[in-house]
Amino acid sequence: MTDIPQVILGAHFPGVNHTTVWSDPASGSHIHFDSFARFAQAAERGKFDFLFLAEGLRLREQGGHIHDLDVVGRPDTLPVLAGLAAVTQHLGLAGTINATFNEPTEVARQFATLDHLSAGRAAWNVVTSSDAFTGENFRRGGYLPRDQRYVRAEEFLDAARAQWDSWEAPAGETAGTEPAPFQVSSTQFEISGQVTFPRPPQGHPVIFQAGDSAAGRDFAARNADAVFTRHGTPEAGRAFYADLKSRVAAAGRTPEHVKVLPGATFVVADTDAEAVELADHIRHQQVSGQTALRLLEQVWNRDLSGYDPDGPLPEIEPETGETTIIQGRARHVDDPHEAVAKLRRLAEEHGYSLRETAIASQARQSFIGSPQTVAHQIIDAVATGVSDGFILVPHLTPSGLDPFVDRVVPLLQERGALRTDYPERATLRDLLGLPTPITLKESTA
Ligand SMILES: Cc1cc2nc3c(=O)[nH]c(=O)nc-3n(C[C@H](O)[C@H](O)[C@H](O)COP(=O)(O)O)c2cc1C
Repeated sequence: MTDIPQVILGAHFPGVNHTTVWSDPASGSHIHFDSFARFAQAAERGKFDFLFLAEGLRLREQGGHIHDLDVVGRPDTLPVLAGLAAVTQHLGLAGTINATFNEPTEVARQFATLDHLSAGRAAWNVVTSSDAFTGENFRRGGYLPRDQRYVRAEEFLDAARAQWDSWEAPAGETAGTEPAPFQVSSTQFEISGQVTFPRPPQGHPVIFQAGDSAAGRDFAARNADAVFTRHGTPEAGRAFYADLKSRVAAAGRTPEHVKVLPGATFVVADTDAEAVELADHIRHQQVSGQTALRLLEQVWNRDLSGYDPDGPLPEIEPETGETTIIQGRARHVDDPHEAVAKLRRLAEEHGYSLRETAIASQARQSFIGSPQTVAHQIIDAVATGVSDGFILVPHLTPSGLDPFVDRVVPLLQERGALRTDYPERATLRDLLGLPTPITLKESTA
């Protein structure tokens, strides 16, 4: 490799999930602020670009019970990020907030505030989650069919932008500092008024998108600065990367201005062999026999509790139609028959049990090895068009980033793939190499 690319690094504070190894004594709270602060400070010590919070608005239920791995819960994203703004100085602060259940005026105000509080470090991951079960927690219930979610999301974002852009700049100045009215008229929103906050330091917070459908990708191509994605192999990553960047070009934007950032796990040890062994142990901690059954129930859409996790995959066919087995955030399975056939091929090829198949099917890129191997794998992935960087998801909170920060980051820095210090007064847009939106209205007064 001759050209060493710059690697973008995000730190994903684990959400409701089966990533965290709860049984490890080092596994700490996902609620107490100390956990968030410690995690964020580790990311900043490692010169990461940003911290990332996912969002779950209702704990998943399966067979009428809350998922045993989710019971720790999830506090609200924006107050957590506001707290983190006070205990970090450079790190970007990215929060997932959905456009289906919220209202643009509130969200625009909250992100503008976060951007001001943090001197230009805010990012908003615009998601569209619309399942009716989650919606029951909200005023309007689980409204919005799948095909209308991105229509609302785009109009929502347009309404937020109209508010961020609404204050006017005095003649000759570049910052909107004079209150001025705004008006939004779209199929979902009829809003007019005047906002109480000046233009955010970044113009607009960095916009993330996460959602893999064609509609989701096109929404990202038109609107996002970065895409949070998920893939299992470098080949799948490259295919996504090429597809997304071509959609960005087709939308008339510059492909380099939309960063593709897959989630990735990592396991670092002294040698490659030790890391492989440790990774195997961690995977078995993450996916117990019970968890394996839960995961496969989501694909089969059937109660599989009578099956032996150490036995073969169920021979019955999946139940098609409405997903009834799991309620709350779940991976959408487009074609259950194809998904089951794929799992059967995987099991057959490797002689896997049900549990081992569930473990192997968890689609997420993993970097496993010595610090040298992991640093090389990451640089190689970015150099060969898998992504522009990664959002790392450790299996322990809050200490899980430490092995990466202490052992891999210095090697990335040595090879010129990662900054050794933050530039003075850099916004998150500056760190990511993104342009600041220029939509200034000049004062007519
Ligand atoms: C990598 C990734 C991360 C996501 N994170 C969240 C999240 O934290 N909260 C949420 O409500 N939805 C999340 N989503 C779900 C998306 O917002 C979206 O609702 C879902 O993927 C369906 O959209 P689609 O039809 O475009 O795939 C995530 C999706 C992906 C691919």
